[in-house]
Amino acid sequence: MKLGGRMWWTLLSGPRRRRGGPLSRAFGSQQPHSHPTGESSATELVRRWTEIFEKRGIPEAQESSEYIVAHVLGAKTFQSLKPVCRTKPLTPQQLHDIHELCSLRLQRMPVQYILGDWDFRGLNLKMTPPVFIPRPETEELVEWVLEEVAQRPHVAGTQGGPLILEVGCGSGAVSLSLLNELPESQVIAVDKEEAAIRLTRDNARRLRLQDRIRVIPLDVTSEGSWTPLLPWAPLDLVVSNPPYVFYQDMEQLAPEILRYEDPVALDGGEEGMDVICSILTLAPRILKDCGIFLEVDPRHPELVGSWLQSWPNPSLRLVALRQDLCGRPRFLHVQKSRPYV
Ligand SMILES: C[S@@+](CC[C@H](N)C(=O)[O-])C[C@H]1O[C@@H](n2cnc3c(N)ncnc32)[C@H](O)[C@@H]1O
Repeated sequence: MKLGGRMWWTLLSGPRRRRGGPLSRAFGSQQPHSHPTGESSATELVRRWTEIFEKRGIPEAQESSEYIVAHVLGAKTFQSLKPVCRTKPLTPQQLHDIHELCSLRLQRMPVQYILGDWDFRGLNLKMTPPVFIPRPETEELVEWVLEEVAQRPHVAGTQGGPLILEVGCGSGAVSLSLLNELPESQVIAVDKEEAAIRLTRDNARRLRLQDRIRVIPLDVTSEGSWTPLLPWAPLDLVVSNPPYVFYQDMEQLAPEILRYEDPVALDGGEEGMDVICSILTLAPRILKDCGIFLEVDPRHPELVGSWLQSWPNPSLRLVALRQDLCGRPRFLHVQKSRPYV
């Protein structure tokens, strides 16, 4: 499935059917590069690699081959290539590059890592394994935060815009989109993984948003970890797409995820709540009234509701729930009922 010309590849799409065999079979005799003539066109290469991907059970076979061929030809999408570029013979170098990249796809490397960049809410972000690849549904989480900020003109930090904390910034997709779409805002982005910290900083510099973001290495589940954030309090809101996969569901994830993405970005513990609970426990100390926006598993609204009810500190309420494009309850707004003191 595609959305806006980009691959529609969600975390919760579940296990994918796996055909084909072990990786060693990925380099079979029927590969397009065995054509040494250099006479193959882009269209022909897409057709042949699509066929190979389909035979080997590679998900999104056509999209994968189109993105790779387009990338080697210097375009973002196959559809954006001029007709003449699609039909003229490719050079031996282009054929070689396509073969190399398609071979990575046969090993189930996600297209986003193969290309090295990906778009999120119109921002082009560098992607490097094993940092979590932003998913399309997370664009909806950002949208919700933007709507909320628009409805609360009083939400403003010292610079005139909201001061936002993102927990688990990964590539920086959420933080940088918010900075981009809220020109007065400032963001503190934290992540426990050094690779994520580096990539968020790198993406911030590439997008010239580095002056409004502080990227801090921090494990929100460790004792006293929020102390470095206290000088920033009070913050206007907290946003997070935390690791929320139930531990027992981890092995069901697609090979693309299991082989290439950092399990720390996905594994939320027994009920997927480990990082969620840390956020809910600690955020009230540094938050004003606007609240916490979370992306979660469809089972979490109920679990979070019960957790909040059983929690001795009644200052947080689950005030709203939103569904993703597939109609699953996936986004939570938890609000502070008492003002920051
Ligand atoms: C699902 S990814 C989300 C990344 C990014 N926000 C996005 O939506 O694309 C979760 C992120 O949380 C980070 N993370 C996991 N456990 C953490 C913890 N205890 N403290 C801080 N960050 C954590 C992971 O390293 C990962 O980058």
